[in-house]
Amino acid sequence: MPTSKLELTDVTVSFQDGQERRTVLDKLNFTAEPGRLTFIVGESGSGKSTLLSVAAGLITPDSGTATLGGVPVSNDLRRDKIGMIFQQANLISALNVRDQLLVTDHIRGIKPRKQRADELLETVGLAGLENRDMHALSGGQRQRVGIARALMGEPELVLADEPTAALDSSRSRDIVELLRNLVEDRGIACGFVTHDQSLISDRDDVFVVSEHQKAPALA
Ligand SMILES: Nc1ncnc2c1ncn2[C@@H]1O[C@H](COP(=O)(O)OP(=O)(O)OP(=O)(O)O)[C@@H](O)[C@H]1O
Repeated sequence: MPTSKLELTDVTVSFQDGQERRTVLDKLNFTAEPGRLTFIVGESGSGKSTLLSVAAGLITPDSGTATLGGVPVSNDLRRDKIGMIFQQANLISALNVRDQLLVTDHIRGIKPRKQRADELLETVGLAGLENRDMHALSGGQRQRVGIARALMGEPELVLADEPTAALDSSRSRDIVELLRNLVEDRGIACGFVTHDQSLISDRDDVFVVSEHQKAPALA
């Protein structure tokens, strides 16, 4: 079972804003422990999605480091060890439910693992819907496909960017509980951006991104 911790250390990210450079993350320190949901909250524009992008290796910070189990995040690490879940499940409309999962095996250059795909679909409550077209699924069912797809590569880290934003509150809670149980059972670290603090339980960790965060020593 994986037990890798995600650690962002002294991460600074700035973007060009007209003539100026604007600092979005300022010496940010962040940890997501294996086997727990770590909710990332904060005002709109505070840098939550930027934090996730650094954790995924999609943005290289101006300074500071992002590591998973002590290994710097990179494109290879993302492909092999990180699963991503998005607000709109980012599924391919031409593919049926099972093929949404198998396409990730193609991307990894390995033989499609139909049995693993079907087991994961059963785990997320979609047994019997393997051959269904995407347009015939509800929003909650699509997010379950997104979760199953994120688990295809046996990730050590799952990064979720507001995956329940388009769902009603009861479906949102169901999806979060599903993900919580999966990360606990499998020892996966999980960073989960949300605006909805009612999703957070006492089994979870919470990290607040504020506009002026600093390294603890400087705070
Ligand atoms: N590629 C980019 N180029 C320039 N500015 C950017 C870029 N990405 C993000 N920003 C700016 O960085 C700030 C933080 O954006 P980010 O999307 O991380 O915030 P957020 O907390 O996720 O916001 P929201 O809750 O509204 O989704 C915003 O002011 C945004 O405009």
